Amino acid sequence: MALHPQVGRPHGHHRDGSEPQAEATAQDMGRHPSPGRVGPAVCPIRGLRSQAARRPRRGVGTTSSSRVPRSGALMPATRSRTRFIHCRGQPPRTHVSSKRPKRSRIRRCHPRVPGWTHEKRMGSSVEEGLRPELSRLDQDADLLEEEEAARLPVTSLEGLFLEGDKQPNSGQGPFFYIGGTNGASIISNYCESKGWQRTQDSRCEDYKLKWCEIKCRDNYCSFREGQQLLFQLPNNKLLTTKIGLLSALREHARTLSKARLLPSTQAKVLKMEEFFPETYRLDIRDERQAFFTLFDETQIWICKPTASNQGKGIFLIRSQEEVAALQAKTQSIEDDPIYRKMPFRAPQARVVQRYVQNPLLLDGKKFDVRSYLLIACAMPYMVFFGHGYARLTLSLYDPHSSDLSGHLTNQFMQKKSPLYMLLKESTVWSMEHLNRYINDKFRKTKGLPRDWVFTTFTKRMQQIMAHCFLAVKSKLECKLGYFDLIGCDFLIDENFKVWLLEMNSNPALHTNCEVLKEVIPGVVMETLDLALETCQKSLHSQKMLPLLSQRRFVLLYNGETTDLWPRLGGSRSLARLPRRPPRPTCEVASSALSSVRAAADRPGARKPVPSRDAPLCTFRKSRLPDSSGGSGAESEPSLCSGSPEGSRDAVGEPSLGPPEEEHEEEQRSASHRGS
Ligand SMILES: Nc1ncnc2c1ncn2[C@@H]1O[C@H](COP(=O)(O)OP(=O)(O)OP(=O)(O)O)[C@@H](O)[C@H]1O
Ligand SMILES: [Mg+2]
Ligand SMILES: [Mg+2]
Repeated sequence: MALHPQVGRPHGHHRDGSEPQAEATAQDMGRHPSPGRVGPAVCPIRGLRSQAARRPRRGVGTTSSSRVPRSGALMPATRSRTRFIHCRGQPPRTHVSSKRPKRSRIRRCHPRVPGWTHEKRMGSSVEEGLRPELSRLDQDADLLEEEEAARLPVTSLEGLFLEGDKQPNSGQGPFFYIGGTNGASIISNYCESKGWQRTQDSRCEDYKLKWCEIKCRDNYCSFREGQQLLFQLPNNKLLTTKIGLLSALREHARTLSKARLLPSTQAKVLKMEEFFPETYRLDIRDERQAFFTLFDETQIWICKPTASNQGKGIFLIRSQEEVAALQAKTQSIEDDPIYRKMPFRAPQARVVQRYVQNPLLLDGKKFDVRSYLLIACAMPYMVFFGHGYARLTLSLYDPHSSDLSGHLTNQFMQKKSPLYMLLKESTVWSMEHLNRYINDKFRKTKGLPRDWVFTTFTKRMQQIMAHCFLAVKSKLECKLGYFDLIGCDFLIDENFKVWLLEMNSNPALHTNCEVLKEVIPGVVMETLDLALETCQKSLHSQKMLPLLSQRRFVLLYNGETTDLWPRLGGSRSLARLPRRPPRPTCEVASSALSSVRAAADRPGARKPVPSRDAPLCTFRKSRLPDSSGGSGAESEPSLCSGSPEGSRDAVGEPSLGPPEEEHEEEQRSASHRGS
C-alpha cells in the first residue's frame, strides 16, 4: 500500500508540532493591505452598470447578438459529458453519455451509530486523460481570436450574460433560486437589487443564479454552461471533506517531490507537514494501525468524521483506553457483515489528527480563524482569498479539560452554552481586532512585525490556500458558471505557526453577531459580483483584469494567463493560449504559485482541444492530468490501494449512487456550514 510519504507517518512532523514562524516581515507583502482590505479598493458595493459606465476607454455597449447565448439555445460545443448519470426530472438536453453505471438498488436506511455520523456521497468520476496537441494553425487562430477579443468593448457586468435571456413580453425578469437558509437574505437582496425574481421552484431550469446549500445532482445535470451561475463545484469534496483534503495534499506532495528531482525545478514549495497537522485515515487498515502503534499518552489527538461540520462527532483521544476503544470500534465496523455487504450503510469514515496542544490564546481563550477561498470562475480559474473573522471559545483553554467547548472553537459548540446569548459578541472578533490584540500583546515579546495578522499571517494563509487549490485544480469539475465559496479554518499556535485545520463547503453565512454583520454581507456580495463579472468576461472573451467588482478579495490564481481553457460560443470554442506572463495581484500568492507552477501546474493545466471543431466534451477528457504529473486518474488508486473499505472518500473516486441516495446524504450533511 502506498501510504505517503511513509506508511508509519503519513507526513513527517515535528513532535512538538511547532516552529517559530514570525521571521517574515511586513516588507514580504509587497503591498501592505490595510486592515480588512487586502485587495485593491475599487469601489463600494453598488450596481454594476454604473461601474461599467464609468470605466475609462471602454464603452458600455452591446456586442454582436450572435455572441449572446439565448435562453434555451443549445450550445453543443459547450456541453461537456454529463457526469451525473442519473437525473430526476428532465434529462439534460445534450446527453453525450447515456450509459448507466452499476449501482445498488437497495433502498437506504441509515442506522445511526452514536458519535459516528454518515458521510455524503456527492462526487464525480474521473475521466481518462487525453493528451491532444494543439496545432500551430490553431495557436495562430487563437492568437487572432485573442486580439479580436481584446478589441471588443467591455459591456455592463450584468450585461450580455443576462440581457440575452430577458423575457420582456412575459414581464418576468431573470430568476434566481436559493436552496436553504444559509445567507439567504443577503443573496436574495443582492439578486433583487439587480431586478431578478426569486423562484421557489427548486426544479426551475430557467434560472440565472442558483445558490443551494445542498448539492443536488439534478442541478448539475440541467446546468446551462455560460448562461447560468451555480453555487458550489460539484466535486468540491476534494477540498471540503477531511479525507478529500488529506488525500489531495498527500497526492500533491508526491507530485511535487517527483518534480523536485528534475534539475530545472528548484521549486520552493510548501511542505504539507509544515501547515497541516499530522493526520491518519481510520478507514484504511494500515493507516489506523500506524496510528495505534505510534500513539502514546504524552500526546493528544482529535478524531473527526470526514464530512461533518459544527464539531459534530468530534472527540479527543488522550489515553490508551480511548485508543483501545477506538480500535475495537473500527474493527467491529470492519467485521460487521452488514457493512461488508452494504458498505454505504457503515458509519462515516474518520480521521485522527494530531491535536495542536499549544494554541495561541486570546485572553486565555482558544480561537481559530475563518478565511475564504473563492473560486469565482472555473473557466478560466479565477481564484481569490478573502479575510473572514476569528472564532473564540467562551471558556478559558485548559488542555486537560474534558469539556469539548473549550477545545472546539466552532460557533455551534459555543452556542450550546447558556452563556452564549449573553457573551456571544466576545466569541467573534474581526480581523482588525485580532490584529490590534496581537500588536499590543505579542509584537514586542515575540518579535513580530507590525500588523502580523495582515502581513505574515495573511501571506501564509494565502500560500496555504493556493497550495491546496493547486492540489485539486486538475480534478475539480469545471464549467463556465460554476462558482464556489469555501471556508478555510486556520489555527495559530503559541509560536505563531499557522495550521490549516480544514476547508468547508457552504460556509456559515449567519449574521448573528455584530462582527458577522460587518463581514458576511460583504463576502457574499463580492462573491456574487466576482462570479458575475468573471463569467461574463469569460463568455465574451474579454480580459479578466482589471476586475471592477474586486474589493476585499485578493486574486490568488489567474487561470486566464496560466491555463488553457475552452471558450464558449461558436467559433470561439477554442482553447485559449496564455499570451502574457501570469500577473497575480497578490504578490504572496504569486511567489507561491510561480514557484510551483512549473512543477505542479503542468499536470493540471487545461489542455488544448485537438481541433477547432472538437466538442467540449472531448476537451474535458483532456483536462485530466498527463503522464508528467502523476496526480491523475492513474495515480489515484494509490490513495486507497489496499483499502477497499477505505475508498469511499478517495479523491476523484466515482461515487454515483441513485439521486435519492445522494440527496439524502446531502441532507444529512445540510449543516455543512463550517460554523
Ligand atoms: N488538529 C487540531 N488541533 C487543535 N484543535 C483542533 C484541531 N482540529 C480541530 N480543532 C478544533 O476543533 C474545531 C472543530 O474542528 P473542525 O473544524 O476540523 O471540525 P468541523 O466539525 O468540520 O467544524 P466546522 O466545520 O464547524 O468548523 C476547530 O474549530 C478547532 O477549534
Ligand atoms: Mg472548522
Ligand atoms: Mg468543517
